[in-house]
Formats: sequence, structure tokens, C-alpha cells
Amino acid sequence: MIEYYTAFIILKGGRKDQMKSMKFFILFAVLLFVVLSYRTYEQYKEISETQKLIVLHESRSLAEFISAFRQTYQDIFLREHIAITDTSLNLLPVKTLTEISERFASRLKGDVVIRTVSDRPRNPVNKVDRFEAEMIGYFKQHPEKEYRFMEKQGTYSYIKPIYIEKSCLRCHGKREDAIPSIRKRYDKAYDYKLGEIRGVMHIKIKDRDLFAGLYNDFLSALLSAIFFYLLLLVIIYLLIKRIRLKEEEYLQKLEEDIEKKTHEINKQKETFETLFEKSSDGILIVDGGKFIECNEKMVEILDYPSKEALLEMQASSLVPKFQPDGSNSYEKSKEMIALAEKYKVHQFECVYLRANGEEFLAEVTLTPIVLGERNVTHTVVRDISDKKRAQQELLRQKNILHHQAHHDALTGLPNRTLFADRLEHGIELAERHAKKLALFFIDLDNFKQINDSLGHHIGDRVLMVVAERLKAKIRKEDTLARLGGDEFTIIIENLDDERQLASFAEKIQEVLSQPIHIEGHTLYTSCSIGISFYPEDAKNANDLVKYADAAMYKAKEEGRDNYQFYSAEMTALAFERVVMESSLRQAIKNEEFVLYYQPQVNAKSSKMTGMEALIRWEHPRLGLMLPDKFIPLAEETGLIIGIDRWVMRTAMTQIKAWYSAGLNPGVLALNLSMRQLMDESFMEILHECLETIGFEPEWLELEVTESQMMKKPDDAIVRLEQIKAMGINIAIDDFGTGYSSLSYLKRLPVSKLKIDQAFIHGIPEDKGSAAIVKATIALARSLGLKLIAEGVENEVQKTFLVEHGCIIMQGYYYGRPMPAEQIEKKCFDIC
Ligand SMILES: Nc1nc2c(ncn2[C@@H]2O[C@@H]3COP(=O)(O)O[C@H]4[C@@H](O)[C@H](n5cnc6c(=O)[nH]c(N)nc65)O[C@@H]4COP(=O)(O)O[C@H]3[C@H]2O)c(=O)[nH]1
Repeated sequence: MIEYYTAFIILKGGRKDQMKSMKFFILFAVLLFVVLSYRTYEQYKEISETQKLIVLHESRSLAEFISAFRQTYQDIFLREHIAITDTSLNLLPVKTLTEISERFASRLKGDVVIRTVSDRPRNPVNKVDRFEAEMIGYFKQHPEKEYRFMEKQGTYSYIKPIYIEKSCLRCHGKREDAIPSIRKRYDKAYDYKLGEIRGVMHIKIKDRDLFAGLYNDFLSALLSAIFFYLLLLVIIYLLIKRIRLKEEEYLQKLEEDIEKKTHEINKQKETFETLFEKSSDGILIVDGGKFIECNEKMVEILDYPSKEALLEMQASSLVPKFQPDGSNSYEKSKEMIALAEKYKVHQFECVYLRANGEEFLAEVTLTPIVLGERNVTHTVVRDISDKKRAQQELLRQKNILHHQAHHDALTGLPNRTLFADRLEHGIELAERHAKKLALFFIDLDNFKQINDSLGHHIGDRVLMVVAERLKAKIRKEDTLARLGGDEFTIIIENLDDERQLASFAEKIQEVLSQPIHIEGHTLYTSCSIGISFYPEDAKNANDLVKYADAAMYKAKEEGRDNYQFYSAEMTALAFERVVMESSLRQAIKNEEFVLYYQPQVNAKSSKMTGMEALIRWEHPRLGLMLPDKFIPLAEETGLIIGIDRWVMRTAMTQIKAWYSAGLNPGVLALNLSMRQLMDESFMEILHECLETIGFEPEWLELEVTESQMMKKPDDAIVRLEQIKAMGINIAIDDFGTGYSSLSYLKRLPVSKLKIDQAFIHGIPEDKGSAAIVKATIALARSLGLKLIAEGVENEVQKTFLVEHGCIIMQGYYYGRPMPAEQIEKKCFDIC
């Protein structure tokens, strides 16, 4: 900027200098002209004077010569007494001189004229002219003057008076005294007195040739002076022009630079103005509490009708009297300005007021600046109320997310992650303060059944009730968490007396055994509790959890609805479960499973109508294992899908083999887990098995347990419809144990009900069982479904069933589950 102003000043100065130098040049030229003119004039005057002197000198010499010549001749005439005759008359000095003068004048072409004249001439030729007459008058008045020398129109006149001398009187005195020949001849020009003016000698010189040399020199000097003058002027002019040209170039460049700079500055100014006006923040320039400038955004933020209206306001009207922290706004602003002055800039948050009195939170940046020569405060105001709201919302969302990440969505209790944290923290505290800590592992005993039979939404409600009841029982400092499913934990910190724990466990059992009323259902639950201690049982969280879990399993094994404190032996039990899971995985790979078949018989004809395939595990160490030992674990871990696929393929291959061998094994009943049924690839595999094995669909009957089916009845119906459409029969296993509603039963695409063996065992003595069996038979009839009873062990049961209309049976009475060769031997022949 400084450079720009310097250039601007130089340009202005340059332009002035150019004008100055031009003026100077003209002045110089005029001055030189005046000097030279004066000098020429002086020279001319000098020459004129010289010329005048020469002419005077020459004229005087000539006049003196002529005077002497005349005197001499005159004296000769007088001395020799030469009479004036016609002949001698021509020798008279006056006459002779007149003639000589004429001839002389004619020779010099009239440039030098010598006249000897009188106002009373005897010869009219010598008559004075007007000028000469004036001269005679002059000399008469000025007798002291010897001559007069004058210049008129380039002609010099030298006039010398001729006085009457003594000798002159002989001819011009008294006539009677005059020489007789004169007297005789002339009758005028007498009576002159001695010293009287007889006439004048007038020498006129007008021939300039005499001074040509002088004038030529003058002229050539004048011409060369003019020439040098002009040359000097031209040189000076060229020099000035050259300097001016350079200057002009320089100034032109300077002008261009200035123009460019001006353009840039204007652009910058425009940019800054735009930045200022269009800034996304409000800007206010404050000079000692007075607003001197603001931008559009400021007007918009504060909601004033115009800039002018805002600028008229007092600083105090833009803020409430007090800030939210209770500080006085005026005091605060003073403090903030002081800080801005100290640190050059200061940013802070402040509540502002809009024109309508609405308060908003602003982020304010104060910067002391110098504007012109004034110290002002540049104030940037950013409305951060939205930002603050968004931040708070974000914080709220974050808190929600944090809460969600650490809490169980259903019950709002801490989840597994938060539980782990709290447990770690609790152990740390217990260690630091030498306190004890107890961990309760609570699992509902019959939750799976409720969930499976009444659906998830009821199950969820049960869990919520359980959570509430547990919450009501714990202290503030204890942590109740839900780890998933029906597993709850309680961390009890600051434990003083372990004996209290038993009563606490009992209280939990009691509260959870209270009936739960949901949607018209009255549900009864119980729980199994495992308890472990810090530091006696374990000193780290992992072990503490593992041991409480093991104790809980022990409680389950002990017949459920009880609590167990951890003991070292329990670890082995838990270990067994882990080992079991891993060996189950190995079993699929190692083909350790075998299939047993149990006949299904028509009690009236005693003929085998089909058989149920039942899996056995030939454990390499533990020997033959029944499905109850591993099927729940397989279902829990999802391994059941692989197992059931193996069973399906193996059994179908066997049955097909029998059919192919010309035997009649009847219908193959296969247990189908819900997980397998709902598996995406199940239908594909089923098709593939039927096709590759060449198995007829009507040879197959799939058994789905009632409780499993009721977990997702709608989904199950869709899938079972597809199966039924293939021509495959579907039977409901364990019928009577679940909570099947009749409406669902009607919609299920099943063709057979299998009465659960629990009811068969009690007949005919157990009235309840007998009533259920009879009701189930009646229900099957009314729905047009086939029936089969399982677990028939004796004749009485068989007779009861036959009497009431259930003809098809399965049970030890007809045969236990047996390997394929055995059933082939025994039953194919018998039945
Ligand atoms: N006390 C008594 N029991 C009798 C009598 N008649 C049959 N049983 C037993 O009752 C169970 C009948 O099978 P289930 O109800 O489908 O119940 C089965 C079935 O739900 C499941 N299971 C067996 N094999 C498979 C399989 O391959 N896949 C699936 N998903 N589950 C299977 O394991 C359960 C138990 O099977 P198992 O131990 O073989 O036990 C069989 C069978 O041995 C009797 O007269 N008295």
C-alpha cells in the first residue's frame, strides 16, 4: 500500500515536473531571445555609433579641406587682384567648389553631396533648402556650435556654418567698398558684417557601402547568433523532449502500475466489502461503546429492520442485564474487552438479545484494531444457539447410544458389557478396601417353555416383570444386569456378612415364584441361582462369572428352584459342558452317530405301519449316549442342523434300501427341529434327498414338537404348507405338552397328532391323563387328523387306547428303538 501511494505521488510529481520543464524551456528560450536581441541591438547601436563617428570624422575632414581650399583660392583671387570677368568667374572658389561638388556627387552616384549654400546667394544654385535655412537659423541662435551632425532616414548630414571673415568683406561688405568687378557684376549679397553667417557647408552622406563591411560582419554575427540560438534551442528542446520521453515512458509505466494497483485495490476493496457484508458471522465495529459500522449478517442475526436502526442502538440494549451464569453483562463486556486488549484477540460465549427481545447464545470474538487513527473493537458475533442445540442433541444421542450399548433394550438393566465393567470395578474396590463381593447368577427355570409356547412377546413381558421384581430387592450400590435370554446377575458389593446371602437368595426365589399375570395368562416361574465369592472362590471377574454359572447349573441339576454356592467340584461339571460341545462338533466329522428305529404298530392288526428314526451317539469314551444328553446342547449351539441332515439322509437311504429289497418298512417318522425346518436351505436339501435317494414323499412323515412349532407359528405354517404340498405327512410330536391354541391347530397343515408319552404313562389310573388322552382323541377325530400314541408300555395302556379309538401305537410294548438290522429281523417278520 505504501509503495502504491509513493508511486501515486511520483506520478503526480512527474506530471508537474513535465509541465515545469516545459515552462522552464519556454522561459529559457524567451530569456535567451531577449539577451540575444539586446546584444544584437547593442552591437547594432555600436556599429551605428561607430559609423556615425566615422561619417562625422570624414565629414569634418572634408569640410575642413573644402574650407581650406576655398580660403586659399579666395586669398589668391584677392592677392592677385583678379578681376571677376566672365572668364575668371568660373575660377571663383565658390563656383568651382559647387561644380566640383556636383561632379563628386555624380561620381559617387549621389551618395556624398557637398553643398556650400547661402540664404542670400549670388548664384541661385547655391540657394539653401529648407533644412539648410533652418540650420542657418540654428547656428545664428547657437553661435558656440561649430557644426551639427544629424542622421535622418539613413542619410547623415554634416553642417558647418561659414562665417564672414575679414577677407570676405572685400566682396560681401559694403557694396561701395567691394572690388569693382564684383560690384559691377553683383548687386546682392553685400552688407555682411565680420563674423556674420554667410551660409553653411552641408555634407550629405547616404552611401552605405562605406559601412558595408561593418554591416556584413554585424549581419553574419547576427545570423550565426540566430543560428546558434536556434541550434541551442533545438538541442535543448531535443534534450528536454528525450528526457520527457523517458519520463513519459516511466510515468506511463507508473500510470499503468498505478492503474493495475488501483484495480487490484478496488478488487480487494470489493472483495473485502463482500467478505464483510456477506460474512456468515455478524460483524460490528465498536468505538468506545458506539457502533460505527456493521454488516448485513449482524442486522439479520439481531433481527433489526435496517443497518441504521442497529447502529443507533446502545451496546447495552443488545444484551440482557445478566448472563445465564449470573454475571452482569456490562461488567462482563468490560472484562472481555480488557482480555482482548491484553491478548490481541479474545473469544467467549455470551447471551445476546434480538430486536424482539428474544435471547440467543452467541460466540463472540473481540479483536482490537486501528481504523484510520481510531482504536476500535472488531466484534464478530456467531449465533450458536442452533449449534448448541445440535450439540446437546448429539450428546443426548450419544448418551442414548452409550446407554443402549451398555443396557439391555428390553429391561433397561445393564447388559453384559456394563456388567463386566462393574464387576471389574467392584473387584478393584473390594481389593482396595479389603471387602468381599458376591456374584449371583440367576436363570429362570421354565422360561424356555413359556417363550416357546406363548410366544416371544409374552416371554419378553415375563422378563420385564422379573427385572422389576429383582430391582426392587437389591440395594442401590448393587448391580443387577441381564446377560441375555433369561439370565440375570447381581453384583453385591461391600459385603460384610456372607450369611445374609442365603436369605437374599431365598428372597429372590420367593419374589420370582409369585404368579405373573400377562394378557389373561397366569404364569408361574421359579429360578435357579448360582453364587460365587470374591476373594474366596476367585480373584478375577472371569473366574467369578464362570463359577457362579457352574453353581447355577448345579442348582438346575439339583431339581431347579434352588440356589447353590460355588464349590470346586462344580468346575468339573461346567467343564463337562464345554468338552461336550467340542466333542459334538467332532462327532459330526467323525460320523459317531448311529440311527435306531422304533416301530409304529396298528394295535388292531398288529402290523407295523412305519418306524421312527431315533439318533444315538456312540461316544468313543462315554459309550452310547441317548439324545436327551446332547440334543438340547446341539439345539443351543445350532449343531442340530447338521445332525438332522445326516439323520434324514441316512434314514431315507435305509428305508429306500428296504423298499428296494421288496420289504415294506412303512412310513419313516423323522424328528425335525424347528431350527432345521426354518433353515433357508432345508427345502432344497429335502428335494435333493428325495431325488437322489429316490424316496417317495408319501413314505415320509416329519415330526415337529408342539412347543417348538408354537415359537413361530406363522412362519412354521408357511414352511409346513410347502412340505405338505410335496406330499409329505406332518405330525405334531409331544401333543398336549404345549399351549397350542385351537385356532392355530386348525390352520396347521398337519395330518397326525402324536399323544405325548407323559399322558400315556398315567392311563388309565390317572384321571387327568386319561381325560387329556380322551380329549386329544376326540379333537383329532373332529379335526380329521390321524393319531398315534407314544410310550405305550403295556397291555392296559394299549387296551385303553384301542377302546377310545387310538389304534396306532409306538412304545416298548411293541419294541424299543433298535438298529436297522435288528428291526429288519424282528419287526418286518412279526408285523
Ligand atoms: N420310557 C419310555 N420311553 C419310550 C417308550 N417308547 C419310546 N420311548 C422313547 O421316547 C422317545 C420318543 O421320541 P420323541 O418323543 O420324538 O423324543 C425324542 C426326540 O425329541 C429327540 N430325538 C431323538 N432322535 C432325534 C433326532 O434324530 N433328531 C431330533 N431333532 N430329535 C431327536 O430325542 C427325544 C428322545 O429320544 P429317545 O431317547 O430316543 O427316546 C424316544 C424313545 O426311546 C416307552 O414305551 N417308554
